[in-house]
Amino acid sequence: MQPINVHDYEVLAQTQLARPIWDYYQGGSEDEISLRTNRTAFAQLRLRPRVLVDVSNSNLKTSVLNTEIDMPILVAPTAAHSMAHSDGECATIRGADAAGSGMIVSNDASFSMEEIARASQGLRWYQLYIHTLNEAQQLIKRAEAAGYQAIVLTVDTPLLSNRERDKRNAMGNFQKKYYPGAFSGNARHTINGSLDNSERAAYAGHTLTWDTIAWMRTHTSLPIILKGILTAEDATLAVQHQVAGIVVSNHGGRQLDGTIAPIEALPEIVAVAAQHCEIYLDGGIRRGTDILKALALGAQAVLIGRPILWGLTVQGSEGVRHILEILQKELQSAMILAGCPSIKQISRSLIQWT
Ligand SMILES: Cc1cc2nc3c(=O)[nH]c(=O)nc-3n(C[C@H](O)[C@H](O)[C@H](O)COP(=O)(O)O)c2cc1C
Ligand SMILES: O=C(O)C(=O)c1ccccc1
Repeated sequence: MQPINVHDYEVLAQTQLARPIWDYYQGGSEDEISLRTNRTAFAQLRLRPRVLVDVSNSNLKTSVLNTEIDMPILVAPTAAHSMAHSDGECATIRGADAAGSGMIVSNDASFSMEEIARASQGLRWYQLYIHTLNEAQQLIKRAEAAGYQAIVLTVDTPLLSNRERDKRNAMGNFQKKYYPGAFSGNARHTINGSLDNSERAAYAGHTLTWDTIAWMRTHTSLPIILKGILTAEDATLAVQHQVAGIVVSNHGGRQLDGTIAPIEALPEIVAVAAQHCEIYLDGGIRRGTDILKALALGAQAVLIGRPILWGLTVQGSEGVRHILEILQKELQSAMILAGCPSIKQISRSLIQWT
C-alpha cells in the first residue's frame, strides 16, 4: 500500500512494530477516555467556510518565537525513537528539517541532544523533565550549548500515569531486553559523565511548583514554554511567570484520564493568555481540518505526536517528512476551501460549536 494519509501510516506501522512497542505508542492511561475524547472533540466542531475569496496566493508560512517555519506544525516530543527506527531522533529531525517544520526533542530521546542537534539546521527546542534541580541545570546548559532555541518544560507528569497496556505487556522488561538505552540517550553522553542514575531514580517531578519556573529563569535566558496546561487558571499563572509559550495538551491522553480535550480547553486559555505569550496545541491531530480548527480557535501552531512515530517506523526520515507534508497539503486545501489564503486570515468565525 502506498500511504496517502496519516491513517494509512498508522495501519502500516502496526504491521512493523512488536506488540509492546505498538501498545506503548498508541496507548493512553486507564480507560483511555482522554485519548478518545481528543479525536471526538475535533469532530464536534463544525467549520463555517466562506466563498468567493481570492485564494490564488495560498501561503502556510508562519513563525514561532520569531523563527520562521513553512507550516504551523511542529514535531511533539516523544520518547525513545530508536524503538521505531535505528536512526531514531536523528532521522526524525532530518525529516522535520526537510519539510520546513521543527522538532521538540524529548528529554528521554534515544540519542543525546548533541547528536540530534548535529543532524539538523532548523528549529529545535528541548523538552525537559525535572528529576533533580542539579540534573535539570546540566541539561539546560547542554541544550543552550547545542543550539536549542527554547526549553519546553512538561508540567503534566508529576508521576507517570497508570498505563495498563504497558503493565500487561511488561513493557519495561521488553524494552530493557530488546532496546536497552532507548530512553537514555542523554545519560549516555553527559559532559563529565556526571548524570547519576540513583539520583535520576529519585524522581522529583511531584515536588515541582510555580517556584520552579522562577528557578529555571535564573538558570537560562532561553524562552521557557510550559507543556501540559488545560485551564485558564494555570494559563494565567503561566503568564504571571513570564513564559514565552504554553502547549495546551493532555499528553495525548496518556496522563490524567477523563480530562477535557485540549481543543475544548483552547478558547478559555486563548482568552487569558494570547495577548502575552504564544499558544500551541497538541492531541489527536490527524487531518489538516483539525489543524485549521486549532488555528481558528487561536493556536499559533500545533504539535504532532503519534503520526510522526508511524512515519518514522514505516520510512525513517522520509516517512516523517511525508507525514508533515501530508498534513501541510491537507491544511492548505482546507484553508482554500474555507476561504483563507493565509494563516492570518484564519479567524474564530470559522468555527461553530455544536
Ligand atoms: C509514545 C509517546 C511518548 C511520549 N513521550 C513524551 C515525552 O517524552 N515528553 C513529553 O513531554 N511528551 C511526551 N509525549 C506526549 C506528546 O508530546 C504529545 O503531547 C502527544 O503525543 C500529542 O498527542 P498525539 O499523539 O495524539 O498527537 C509522548 C507521547 C507518545 C505517544
Ligand atoms: O510515555 C510518555 O508519555 C512519556 O512522556 C514518557 C517519557 C519518558 C519515559 C517514560 C514515559
